[in-house]
Amino acid sequence: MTTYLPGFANHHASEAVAGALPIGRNSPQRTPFGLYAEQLSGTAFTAPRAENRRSWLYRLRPTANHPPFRASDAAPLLRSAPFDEVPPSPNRLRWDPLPWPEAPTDWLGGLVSYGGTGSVAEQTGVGIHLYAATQDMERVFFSADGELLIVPQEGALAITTEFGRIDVAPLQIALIPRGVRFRIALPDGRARGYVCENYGALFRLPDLGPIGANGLANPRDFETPVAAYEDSDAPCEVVQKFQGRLWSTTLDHSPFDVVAWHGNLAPCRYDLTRFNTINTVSFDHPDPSIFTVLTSPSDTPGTANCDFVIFPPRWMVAEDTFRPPWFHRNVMSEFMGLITGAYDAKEGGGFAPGGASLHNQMNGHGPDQASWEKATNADLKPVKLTDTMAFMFETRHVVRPTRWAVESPTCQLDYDEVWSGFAKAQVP
Ligand SMILES: O=C(O)Cc1cc(O)ccc1O
Ligand SMILES: [Fe+2]
Repeated sequence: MTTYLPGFANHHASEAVAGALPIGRNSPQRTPFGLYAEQLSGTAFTAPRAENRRSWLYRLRPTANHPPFRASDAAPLLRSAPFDEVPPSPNRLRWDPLPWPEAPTDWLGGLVSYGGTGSVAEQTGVGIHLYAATQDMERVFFSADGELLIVPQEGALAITTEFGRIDVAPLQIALIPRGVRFRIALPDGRARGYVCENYGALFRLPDLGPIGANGLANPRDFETPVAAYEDSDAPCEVVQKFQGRLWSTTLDHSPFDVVAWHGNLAPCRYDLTRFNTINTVSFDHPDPSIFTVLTSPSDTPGTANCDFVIFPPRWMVAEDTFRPPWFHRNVMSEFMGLITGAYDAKEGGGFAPGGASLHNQMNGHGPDQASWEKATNADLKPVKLTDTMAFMFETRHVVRPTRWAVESPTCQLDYDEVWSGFAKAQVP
């Protein structure tokens, strides 16, 4: 069982062997046990202190000790920005759950890109991927292009990282910084979920404004693993994603050889059921930004490169209010997934756990007909919305789908129909 250190982006210090961490300096002339000191930077050296993220790792061998990387096809359906395989579509898109692969497939090989935004070269935007995996990873992976927000939908993930071991299951998330190497095993034999590969500014907790000092995702509920290492001289394949392409090399040792580390850049996990959900106690359905777990800002204040937003179980008490999401057209673009249960804007079905939808910039969407009928006629007593967890990656940039996403048989060609049958309003 792993021990975790509490807090979001805290300055932690952890050693798997007593005395492995240098005291009072980062890079002494001789480190304890002859470990190799290495700085891992997640922000520029000169980023303002409040933004600055880096850690110091003390390892059995320097990371630099590796043969050349060669082009790899480790994940045939993984794509990267710029997403220009097909024209970006104004159409509302929705997908059935990602099918399980027929051949044994590990987490990396099971990644399927649905779309994304921005440019890895410019360090803006996101890649949006789903995974369906049936086999433990033997190889090790890292993305040099962005941090990875992993949202399990079915099946637990046991994630070995350079910083220690993270266990997550559906209703939890994992956040793995850019460049951090990891390997995923599947304790349940198979696993499916969603990934936001964030090329932009690191995810952080949103400001709370008038909400005050507490609420939404509370910092202490983010958990970072303590140092743990493998002392293995067996060959180990490492695959990296670099400027959109995969590259592979084989080390003569395990890359999980970090005996101690300290700093504020490290992988972490978060339990979505700990989200302190805040909502109206009077009237009207608030904007979904009230449900933001993490935000990656862009250069324009309040206009995110990507917000990670959840729709958790909650009491619905609003008076004289259409309670589900309203009809809307948004300057931001919305990619949604469903972890469990049903979503209150899609009573008519079709948005299943493991499925996804995309509502791009300025294109109308909202409750389907069944949700609209139900909510318009509901007796507005307090109702607890239970057994549900949807989420959204909301971004200032239009999400450009991949060819796979628009050509896959999972893409629902009749999605528009969910909004086609509304009776015309009668003005006297
Ligand atoms: O489109 C959606 O279902 C996501 C969404 C939810 C909500 O409560 C308000 C706006 C919004 O875009
Ligand atoms: Fe929306």
